Amino acid sequence: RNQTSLPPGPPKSFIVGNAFNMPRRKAWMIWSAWKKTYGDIISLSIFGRNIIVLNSAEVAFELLHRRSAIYSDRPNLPMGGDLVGWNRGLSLTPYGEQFRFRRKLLHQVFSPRPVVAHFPALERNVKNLLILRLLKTPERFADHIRDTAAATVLGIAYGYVLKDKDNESFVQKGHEALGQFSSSTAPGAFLVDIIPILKYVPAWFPGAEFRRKAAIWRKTASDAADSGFAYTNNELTKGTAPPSFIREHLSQSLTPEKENALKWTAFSIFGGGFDTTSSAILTFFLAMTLYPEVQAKAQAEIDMVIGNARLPTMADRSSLPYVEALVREVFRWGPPVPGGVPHRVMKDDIYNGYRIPAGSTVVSNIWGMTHDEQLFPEPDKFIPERYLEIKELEPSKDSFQLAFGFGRRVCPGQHFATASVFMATAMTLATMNITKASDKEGKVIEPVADWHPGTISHPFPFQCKITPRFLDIENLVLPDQVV
Ligand code: HEM
Repeated sequence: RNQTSLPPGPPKSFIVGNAFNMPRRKAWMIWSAWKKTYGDIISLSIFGRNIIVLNSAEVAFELLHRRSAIYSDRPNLPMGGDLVGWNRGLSLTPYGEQFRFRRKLLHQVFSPRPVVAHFPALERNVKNLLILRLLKTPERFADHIRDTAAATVLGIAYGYVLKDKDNESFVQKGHEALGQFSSSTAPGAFLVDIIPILKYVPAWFPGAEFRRKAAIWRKTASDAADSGFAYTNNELTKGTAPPSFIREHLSQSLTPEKENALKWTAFSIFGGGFDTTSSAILTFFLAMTLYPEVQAKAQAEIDMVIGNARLPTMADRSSLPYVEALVREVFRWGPPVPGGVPHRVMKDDIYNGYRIPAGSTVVSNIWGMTHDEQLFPEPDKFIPERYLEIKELEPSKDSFQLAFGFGRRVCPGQHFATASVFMATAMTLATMNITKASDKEGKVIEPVADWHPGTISHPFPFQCKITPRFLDIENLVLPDQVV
């Protein structure tokens, strides 16, 4: 093999390279199919721009983690970053001073020790917004999951307490903006990401639909970030602001640039934590609908360890190994960010004799890693037992180490995210049975295990039947706060 050759990949055409065989939808599945032909590291080229696809955990840990000093930048994304303006948020901020400032702010809240301070609010939100609402309107389970995930991160970022009518405002706006984030940053979804010069096409130009879309999406994102920041500022002025990320860090001495960074970092808490967490909790509900025997085992564990006189809390986590394994399997089976978030390598590098040129976009096929048949036999099946027997999990088998990305850009909210999904899982299993729904004729509706193609990928809408496990469940779930 030539020392200086790029990693293998599909044949490249003259000038355009792979522009026309770049997958435009669920790219991670195509990358996985290519793995059989080209291996763990693949190169693509689009009009001279190199894209390196990391198709195994081993390569991702080596490059993005061990060599993180040069693999932690973000590529410029013409559609999602420049036009829609998501490069104002942390997830697309280039590696450098701004990046470090924002990560430091988040570290103070979300690293393993300080994050524990948010567990009581998490327990309260799961009880009040998920379990109590499931008792009243179980058919709206997807809305309740969404509100629970939103409430927790909105509380941390802005000190905001979610109310019922919020579906109209904060949550709705954020939800809309995040859906647009997913669509605008999905690998290969917009031609302008493949041919960046197209971003200069004026919006009125025939065929420039993406420019018009970008202008609308940009406004949604700005409104969502501004309204959260304005809310806390207003509460601070009134002297009624509860503790929050913004309250903690806002001060007169902040330069306008740092204040702007604070605003967008707060929105990154909401943006990073809301849609991803609701995706994972929805995946849990889907898995329980399809795998009743798993549900029964997890409920038996909860009944044995906790009984049914109280609800599970975060303090029970280490005593519930089957539930913990189930949560790990949720992140493996339906990783919420299946195609990762692209990194950019800042210096020329060599891996395994292959050349990785400076400036290449480096994408990690997280879905491919968590569906690697060698590591996870029958990867499409939901089998928590995979995680039960193993005492020391190798990183490449640990979905908690794969689903949150790699190196210096690893998800800063990972500990809080797994705690949130654990809490929702344990409380739901303790109180509810999830089964398949039936149609009007009494025919069972079989849900399909399939996920949306965006950057943040949710299960497609599905139906299930949710019923309380005990007659006196309401006494167990008494609201401790009016929501
Ligand atoms: C189920 C839950 C979650 C999943 C699966 C998830 C996954 C990810 C992934 C894959 C990345 C990209 C890492 C990389 O570039 O290699 C990321 C980045 C990020 N996540 Fe999460 N995340 C979740 C929850 C959260 C929460 C609760 C927060 C709240 C702080 C958060 C905030 C962020 C931010 C700000 C980034 C960008 C980091 C950077 O670019 O430096 N995420 N997340």
